[in-house]
Amino acid sequence: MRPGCTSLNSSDLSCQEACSTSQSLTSRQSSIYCSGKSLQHASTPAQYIKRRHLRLSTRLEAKKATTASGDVSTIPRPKFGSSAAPQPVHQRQKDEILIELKDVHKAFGSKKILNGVNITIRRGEAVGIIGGSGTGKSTTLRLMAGLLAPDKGEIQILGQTRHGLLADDPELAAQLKLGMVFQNGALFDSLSVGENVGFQLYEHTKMSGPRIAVKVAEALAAVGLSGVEKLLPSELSGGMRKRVALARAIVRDDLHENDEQDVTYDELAAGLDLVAFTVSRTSRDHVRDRPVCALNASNSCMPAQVIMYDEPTAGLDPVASTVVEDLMRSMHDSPDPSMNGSSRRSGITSYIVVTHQHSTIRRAVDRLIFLHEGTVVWEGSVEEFDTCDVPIVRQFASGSLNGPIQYE
Ligand SMILES: Nc1ncnc2c1ncn2[C@@H]1O[C@H](COP(=O)(O)OP(=O)(O)OP(=O)(O)O)[C@@H](O)[C@H]1O
Repeated sequence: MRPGCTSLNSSDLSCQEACSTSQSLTSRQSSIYCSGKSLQHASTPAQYIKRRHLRLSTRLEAKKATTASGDVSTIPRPKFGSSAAPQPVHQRQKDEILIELKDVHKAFGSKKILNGVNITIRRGEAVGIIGGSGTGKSTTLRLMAGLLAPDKGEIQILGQTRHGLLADDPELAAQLKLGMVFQNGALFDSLSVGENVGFQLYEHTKMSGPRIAVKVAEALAAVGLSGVEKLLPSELSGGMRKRVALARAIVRDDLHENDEQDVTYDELAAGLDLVAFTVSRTSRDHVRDRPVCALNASNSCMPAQVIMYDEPTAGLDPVASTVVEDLMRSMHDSPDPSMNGSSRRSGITSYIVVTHQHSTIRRAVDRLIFLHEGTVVWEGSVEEFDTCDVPIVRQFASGSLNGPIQYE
């Protein structure tokens, strides 16, 4: 998967309209443009990102200055109303289908990549997508995320058909938050590690600068990278960049723990690897009326969230891989009986990971989907992966040169 863009969607209607006028853009470019107001003024993605970086740096400086003096009133801060009464709990079915691909086909030019893929992602699942190189795993992830549209077939989100890109369907986007961790971390090169990790807190919360610094330090410590706040991404190894990306995800999660769900993420954010959008006030109110809502511990109605990881442990040493795999697990919600059927507070209900790493398959995944030559050729649990006698699975598991997977 390509690095860079991250904004899967925006619930901002003006943004949607502007996006729909960007006909000449690729889907990836469109989604970059969808992530902020600058889209009307930038004629290329590069220009947009450059301006975005400039704007971000200015805002970060302003935030630091104002929080130092105790004045945060100048920071633009979209906010939901806080007076909404808790909504009734709708018990989610354990086997609720969050995402479904039905007979999905995708080609790039004359090159057919997917030839009728059927995949179902249910609430609570940790799903791995495996298969040979170039077989369409990242493409499948991008289709599920709504960064690509299928040529043929259907993609359903919470039982409703998504037409085109996710950015074209704000109502659906409001009901299922999707995040994506790209292969290379996609950090802002012009921002320090600390600013990258704290980006969302600087941009979307009322936290003071010193408080954010503490949160950033905690997140970096959790991924084994204490003390690197002042470094630039270019000064990090590939593995460190991945861990910084994970640290940023943890900081984001921390927003919920601090009961700051009144924050919107609609401008989140070109260049970020973990893409999360929450909903505008309107669409959030809309979501509240629907049975897809659950009650979390703070009595707020939160849509389900699915995170998609594209090879999160590629290139990492075994210990760093374990750190990342355990982080993925620990950020994943599991149903908590003491919370009336709802889940723990991170809000991440399911995740999907494209991986070649056996350690990741065993440590971070429950169910595997095997793609080969554009279709799903096998599905099963990790235990079945180890014991089944399907030739392609055995070849993949053993790394043998003999079998259905052939490289010329
Ligand atoms: N935007 C694109 N334009 C043209 N071809 C593309 C595009 N994206 C992917 N491809 C092609 O589609 C095929 C599948 O790519 P994809 O990244 O989905 O494979 P993959 O299974 O994730 O591979 P790997 O395991 O090597 O990362 C490749 O041949 C790739 O070159």
